[in-house]
Amino acid sequence: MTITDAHVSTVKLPAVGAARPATLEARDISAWFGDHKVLDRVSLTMPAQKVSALIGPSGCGKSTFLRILNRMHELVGSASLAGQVLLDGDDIYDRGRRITHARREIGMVFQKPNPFPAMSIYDNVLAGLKMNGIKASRADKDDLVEECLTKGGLWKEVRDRLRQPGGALSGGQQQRLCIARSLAVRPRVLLMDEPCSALDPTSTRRIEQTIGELKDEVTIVIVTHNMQQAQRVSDQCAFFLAEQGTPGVIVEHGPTEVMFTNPQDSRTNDYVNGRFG
Ligand SMILES: Nc1ncnc2c1ncn2[C@@H]1O[C@H](COP(=O)(O)OP(=O)(O)OP(=O)(O)O)[C@@H](O)[C@H]1O
Repeated sequence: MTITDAHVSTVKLPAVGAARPATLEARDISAWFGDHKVLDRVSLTMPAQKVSALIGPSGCGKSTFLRILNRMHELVGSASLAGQVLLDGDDIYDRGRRITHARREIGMVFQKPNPFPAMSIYDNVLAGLKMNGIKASRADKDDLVEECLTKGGLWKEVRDRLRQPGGALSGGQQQRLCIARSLAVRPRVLLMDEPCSALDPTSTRRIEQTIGELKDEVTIVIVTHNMQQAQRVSDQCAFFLAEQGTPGVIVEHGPTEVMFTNPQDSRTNDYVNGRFG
């Protein structure tokens, strides 16, 4: 985001319950870094109020696909793409649409927790408001901080130390703080790129519980290498594969239970049963 983008508009904070989870639909997405094609005509519908897991071996394009879903791919100088990403039917890449709008409606949580370490827990939660030019009263901010930390599963642990720095929290708590921060702008979709890979098993289960609690209000798309996690948290799975230097494609997608118990493609079967990747 540029300074100009951040200050062109002043937006009011949407009321509690105002954000509706949206269906995200990727149509024929291809992606390149320079002349290296890494995705080839990938299409996937990620329904509202569901958790969609993107699985597949390293390097098959899952993170690239995820970053295309909220226009982060274009931050890389050599990156290009083709295709459409529809948020409840509206293409986020339409010329008239601002990049900041897409990123506000479609939030992202990264592999490594990235709170602002010196900023207080309270201000960390509200950081996205300032960046998006969203105005709120002090009372609304207090309510929002409590609401988002509660949804992130962190409120009870930090309610008495909201002025302490975000960097003083444990890794798992920092990741839940990042989830709370992304929720504060009331996104309609939340993208999560291996959100538990840097966390211990207890913190991982806590985040998984949070994902389950959130899905009624925000559509979730998660990249994970952990097959048990995909089974525990997702409603549908998409299996990505890039064979022998070819660009990544979706081999198969469907309800998680079917993908793990009765996949149609033998490569899916091999992957979910740990035979490669
Ligand atoms: N910034 C970049 N510049 C150039 N090539 C990139 C860049 N990011 C990713 N790639 C390439 O794009 C391809 C897909 O990478 P991507 O990270 O999307 O795969 P992935 O399935 O998410 O992998 P992993 O599971 O290891 O995170 C790889 O060949 C990778 O080397």
